[in-house]
Amino acid sequence: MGVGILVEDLNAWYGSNHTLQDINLHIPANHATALIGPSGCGKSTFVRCLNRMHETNPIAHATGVVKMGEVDIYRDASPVEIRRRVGMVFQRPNPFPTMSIYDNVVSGLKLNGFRNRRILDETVERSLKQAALWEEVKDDLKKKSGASLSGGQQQRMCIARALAVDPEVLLMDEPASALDPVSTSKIEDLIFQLKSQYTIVIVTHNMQQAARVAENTGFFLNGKMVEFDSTHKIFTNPRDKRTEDYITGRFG
Ligand SMILES: Nc1ncnc2c1ncn2[C@@H]1O[C@H](COP(=O)(O)OP(=O)(O)OP(=O)(O)O)[C@@H](O)[C@H]1O
Repeated sequence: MGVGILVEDLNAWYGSNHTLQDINLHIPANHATALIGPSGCGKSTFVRCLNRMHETNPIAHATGVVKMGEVDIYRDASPVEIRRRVGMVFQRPNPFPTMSIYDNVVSGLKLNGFRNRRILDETVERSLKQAALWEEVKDDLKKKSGASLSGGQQQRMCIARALAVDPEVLLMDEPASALDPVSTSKIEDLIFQLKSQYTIVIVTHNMQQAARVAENTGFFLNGKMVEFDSTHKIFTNPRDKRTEDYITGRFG
């Protein structure tokens, strides 16, 4: 099941560039939350702070509190533990090119030392079914490389790979922006189904997409979170003039 995420006074830097400033929000469990805002406003940096990827950049650091359920991810857990609990899907599908579809999906499990063939087989089937890819690839699992799939299939395989380690949170950074409309709609259907089991945070430039998949939406601007509310409220009656200007296309 998903867990709620509580963010308190989160600040992040790249060198002296103060990229995120005093972010506070509560992301509810088992919902999809969309993050919108103009390019460079800090959306990706924010999600990278939620799985401690931000700190892998030597010039980057962050301060503040991020709690996943009861766990303070910067104080109570190692980055490796956190990345097992928090799956991430990126803008461009990033399969391991030399691995089969099967090995791509279980790569995280194998890295964690799982070798039991029956469990690996079951995980591959479960994850690919969750990612709505099973029917398309079930006869080629070990024959085809992950990289030989279409872009949309690769992205669903990467979602299966993220789900295979049984995370509680799924971070998606513009997961459909490199895909055609049919693949995009498959990913949106998936988000809709997966949110009953996982807490989903999705960065998107596509406001219709945010409106379709997410119950709540946060609007970022210049490293600050200007407004966070139900998606309906953000898109129909935002409190802040800057949110209104953005969603009506007056800037960004
Ligand atoms: N690896 C990095 N090194 C230095 N600065 C970075 C790095 N990544 C991002 N930044 C800076 O941090 C700020 C926020 O970038 P970020 O990628 O988080 O924004 P974004 O809202 O996700 O943008 P986009 O919608 O274009 O993906 C920008 O000023 C960017 O130049």
